[in-house]
Amino acid sequence: MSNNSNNGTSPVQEFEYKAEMKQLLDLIVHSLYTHPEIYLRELISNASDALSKVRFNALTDQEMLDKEVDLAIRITIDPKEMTFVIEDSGVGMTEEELIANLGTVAKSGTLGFMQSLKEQQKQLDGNLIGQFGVGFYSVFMVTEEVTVETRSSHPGSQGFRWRSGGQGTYTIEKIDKAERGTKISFKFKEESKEFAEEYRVEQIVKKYSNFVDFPIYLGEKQLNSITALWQRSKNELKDEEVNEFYKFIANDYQDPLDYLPVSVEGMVTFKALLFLPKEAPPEMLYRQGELENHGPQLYVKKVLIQNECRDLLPEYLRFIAGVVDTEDLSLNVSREVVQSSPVMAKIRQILTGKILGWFESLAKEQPEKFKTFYKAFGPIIKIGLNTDFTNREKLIELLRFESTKTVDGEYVTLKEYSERMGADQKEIYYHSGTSKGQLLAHPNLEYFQEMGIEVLLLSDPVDVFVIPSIHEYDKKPLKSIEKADIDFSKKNKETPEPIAENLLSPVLQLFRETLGEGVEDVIESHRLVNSPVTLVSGKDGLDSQMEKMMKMMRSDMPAGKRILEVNTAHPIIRNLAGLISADPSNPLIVTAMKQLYEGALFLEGGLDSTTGFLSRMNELIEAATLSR
Ligand SMILES: Nc1ncnc2c1ncn2[C@@H]1O[C@H](COP(=O)(O)OP(=O)(O)OP(=O)(O)O)[C@@H](O)[C@H]1O
Repeated sequence: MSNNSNNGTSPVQEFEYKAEMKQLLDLIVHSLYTHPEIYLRELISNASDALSKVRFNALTDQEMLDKEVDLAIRITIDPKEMTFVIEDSGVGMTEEELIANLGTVAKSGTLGFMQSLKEQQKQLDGNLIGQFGVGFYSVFMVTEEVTVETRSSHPGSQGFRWRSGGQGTYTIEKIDKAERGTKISFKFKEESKEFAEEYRVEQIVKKYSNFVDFPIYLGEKQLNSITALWQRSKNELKDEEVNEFYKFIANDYQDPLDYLPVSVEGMVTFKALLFLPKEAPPEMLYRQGELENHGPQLYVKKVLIQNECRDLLPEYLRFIAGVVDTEDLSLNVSREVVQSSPVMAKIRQILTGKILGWFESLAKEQPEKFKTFYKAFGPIIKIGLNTDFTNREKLIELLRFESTKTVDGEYVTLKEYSERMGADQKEIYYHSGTSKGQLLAHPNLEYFQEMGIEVLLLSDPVDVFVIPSIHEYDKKPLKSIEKADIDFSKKNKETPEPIAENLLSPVLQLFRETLGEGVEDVIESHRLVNSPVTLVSGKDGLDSQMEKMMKMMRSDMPAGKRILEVNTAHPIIRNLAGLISADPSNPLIVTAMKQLYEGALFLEGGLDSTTGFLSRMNELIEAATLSR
């Protein structure tokens, strides 16, 4: 930091950007952006945020500077001089705020993320930029030096001028500024001079900022149309306009999948316009707690009170974007009051009902849309089954499953399953694993396939936590086909003659001795058709997929013991019985038994090391290829 003199009146202080900031600026200016025009969107968005804050603070702050000043954004351009000025009457910044906001990167991890984008040679287009909290710096795409003059709305505040060429340093000096707010000015680079043309500014504002809540003037002309779309009735809404509005508020580049206007009068009065995005942002699915920070915007009598209001929707619905505007809260509510207000609780309850009804009617009337929605957000709404007990029944009806009877891309509901299952089937069966393909190959399915009994195939990782908790549907218990206590007594066709008891029991006994503590028991199977052995869980044991998921969360969790079931009609088992009666000490027997067990483990992804498995396999191949 060094001090220069400024005509002898007030010192100009020079500051260095933090190292991280320098790299970031370099990335922004030199490689990442494809649409320099978005600098204008970012500046307008900052001005609009600053105005929203002022409007909000004005509700309680009697001392605020320039209370009567119009809330507006004013742009001035000079095409000949290639200059640009944008001015707002927002909250402005104190000196500390200037340093904190325009000298550092707000969000941690931003730089790393941007660098990785660069390494992947991805371009940071306008759709991504808003998410990084670096919007202001996009201005360095179109200019070489920026001047920010600002004065905070706090009473007794002082004006400051911030200036930077985006090259590692910036300066700050005190100035006289008559009114609160911020004025940003610069001269365009030669290659960006188009942005000093009136038609271009107008075009960009219409494209990105049409729904900004404050008037945007270019000279005398207002460029945007401020309309509270959510105040209109359904038949006054045009899809095109609504879609544009969605993109604006949700920062999405795609149209929404669907939207729902809501108007409620009675115990509480509110209007809402809600949107289903087409896709779930990946972080929403995989980062725990991400949903917590989302929510629609809360307005009170058309004044924005909170941007991502968490209290309007239960967590499992917070992927829904939109606006809720009520008259039943006072304008000067604090965040704490919003949170605990009975009005909010009522709004949340009504909205949740409306939204679930919306999903239900999508499912009935627009099944393709519903499918897209379910694919994107199914894993999220399932969380509701364990958290929203009031709406559990409705959520259960929304569930969709792949099954042994659905073709790829089609799904079955519990209702359909229950209606089409045979009269003598008493239980609803499911099988959980990592993919439909892997599930279909599992020996535990053999009996069900042979008997034509439908089995739900659960491959969404969330399923093991929520589906078993349903317990029953339409009085029919839901049951994992891995359980040992399933009735397999019905058979379709003549089963091969089982091996005699005196031959079978030594086989089972030797299996038990060989596998020892590794299994809970070894028993004769009634479910297998083509495979020699399979693993199942005891009556009270965990489903294997469930166990795997729990282990991922708690590595010290002891592995539950499984039961090995043996298909006594299978040639391998018969051969083993023969070998045992000829010579029980033949080493091939133990090798084969271990191999069968580990093969079954392998199939369900439970084999931790393949070393023994492979060396045994070679041993067996060697024995099989021995010339006789
Ligand atoms: N016109 C303005 N009036 C008051 N404060 C401003 C103004 N412009 C920027 N700021 C302050 O500077 C900060 C940094 O702005 P920047 O655009 O870089 O990021 P952001 O607005 O926080 O995030 P994003 O770009 O994602 O909206 C803002 O958060 C705000 O506090």
